[in-house]
Amino acid sequence: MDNLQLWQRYQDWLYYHEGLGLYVDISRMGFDDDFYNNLQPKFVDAFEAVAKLEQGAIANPDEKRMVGHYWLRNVDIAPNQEIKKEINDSLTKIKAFATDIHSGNITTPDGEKFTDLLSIGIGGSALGPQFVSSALTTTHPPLKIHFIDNTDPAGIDRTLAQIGDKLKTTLVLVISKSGGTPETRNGMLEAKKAYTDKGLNFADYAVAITMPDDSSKLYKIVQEEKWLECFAMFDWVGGRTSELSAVGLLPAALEGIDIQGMLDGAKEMDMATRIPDVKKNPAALLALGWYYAGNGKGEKDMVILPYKDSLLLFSRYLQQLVMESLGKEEDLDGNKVYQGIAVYGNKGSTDQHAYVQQLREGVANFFVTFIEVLKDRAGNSLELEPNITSGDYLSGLLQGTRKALYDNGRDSITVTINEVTPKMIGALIALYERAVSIYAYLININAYHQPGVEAGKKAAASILDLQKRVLEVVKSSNNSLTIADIANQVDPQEIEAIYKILRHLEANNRGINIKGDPERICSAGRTSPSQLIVQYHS
Ligand SMILES: O=P(O)(O)OC[C@H]1O[C@H](O)[C@H](O)[C@@H](O)[C@@H]1O
Repeated sequence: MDNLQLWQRYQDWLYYHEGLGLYVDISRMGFDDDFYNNLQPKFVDAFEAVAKLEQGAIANPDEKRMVGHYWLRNVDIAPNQEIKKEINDSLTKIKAFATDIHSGNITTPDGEKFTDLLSIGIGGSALGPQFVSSALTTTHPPLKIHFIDNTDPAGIDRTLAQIGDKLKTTLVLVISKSGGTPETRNGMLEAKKAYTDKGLNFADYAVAITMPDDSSKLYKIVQEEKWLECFAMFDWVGGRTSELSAVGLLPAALEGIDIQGMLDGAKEMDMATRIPDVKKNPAALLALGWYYAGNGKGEKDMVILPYKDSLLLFSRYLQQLVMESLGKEEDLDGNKVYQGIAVYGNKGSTDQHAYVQQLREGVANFFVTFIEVLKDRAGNSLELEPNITSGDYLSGLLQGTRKALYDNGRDSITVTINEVTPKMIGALIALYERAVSIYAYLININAYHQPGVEAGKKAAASILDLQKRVLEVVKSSNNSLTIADIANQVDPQEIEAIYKILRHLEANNRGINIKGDPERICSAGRTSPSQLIVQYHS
């Protein structure tokens, strides 16, 4: 197509939402009218399924759960009075708590105002708060947020070191829907020790967000230790769609972010993405583009390129939302389908100086989504050369990359917003939540469970169990043992895992010494690694 034909295609397919000032352009995805028409029946079914989901159908059949994140921003569509009340009460409580913390109505036991916030959580209990914080926090927020989102001891130390002397004025949020995620528990216990070491009573600083029932171990701890406060997470909100529940709203409110703005933006987007007409529905347009790009089988990766530093974490946030929702072995009828769409990305134009070379010329296994922000900055910009500012460069680089990719047969979508505001962040989150929902129905999979995640968790738990047994054997033996001896006593089939456990313990002063030449383990023909000698010292 020449430039004028492309301009026509652009106009034919451009979606614009007036209230939000948001554009979705799928004109640079190479589908034709036949493709679009052939997909219509699938869209009709998908719109119907999405409508039922919103009305409270069991949209997650495996876990027999309703899927209600849309109700969070429009309580009027919640399926019953009890849920409506839960949502309203939660929002009122969040706003009041944030106001009390900011005003000093709630203080540390010493009467000081809280200055910092330590958020402990992982997956859906971290990615949304991290994305929103990096997108919207001002330079001087009322509380400065820090994150522990892993069980990496060095990472925990680094976060606690950054907080330093301010620990005594740091509020802690422990976020876990299930209340049983080991990484989050570990972060909590490490943080608790840091408080205790400074003579501070952790419970006076600790706030939880979890399901308020017996299924949550965290909830039990909160009650036993009498934590400062506990906010409810609902059974019908999944982790990766929880940003607009207490999980995302509480940290954002504490950081001084306009959470009502986020909710309003999401509500407005939900209205737009409820329209059962692909061309009038921005989420359906995204789903159409994804389906075309990957043949409905995820054959192409989604590269998310926001041309705005504050949106850097959007791709990481979408990675969980898209991949945990769509990456499924079976479809809803039990057929093996191995679905998914891989998501990665960072930001433009930075990535142009890294991997865009491959996008332009290398393996064509992706499509790009450009996120464009029209407004460059709050004030006016310096002209770096006649009539040209830094923002003009950024904008020109986006257009240039879009064109260079198109010229070489690489497809792209462009989502354009006017400014990064709470309302637009809420709208973007809602846009992608719905696009995932619609696309999942197009390909007939359950977007709301994550059975695959369990396998790794179970395997990790059995390694920790193995470690306990290995240490029992090593500690109770008076003699040096070879790795083979230990494996024979614990589980001969697990000799490789046992070797790795011992090597890790040795590196961390845990009383283990391994004698022998570690190089031998990878050099065929030399002494077997199973003959390495293990000694224990207390
Ligand atoms: O909030 P939590 O219950 O601690 O869950 C945190 C995360 O862990 C799990 O592994 C799930 O796969 C994620 O969907 C979830 O967001």
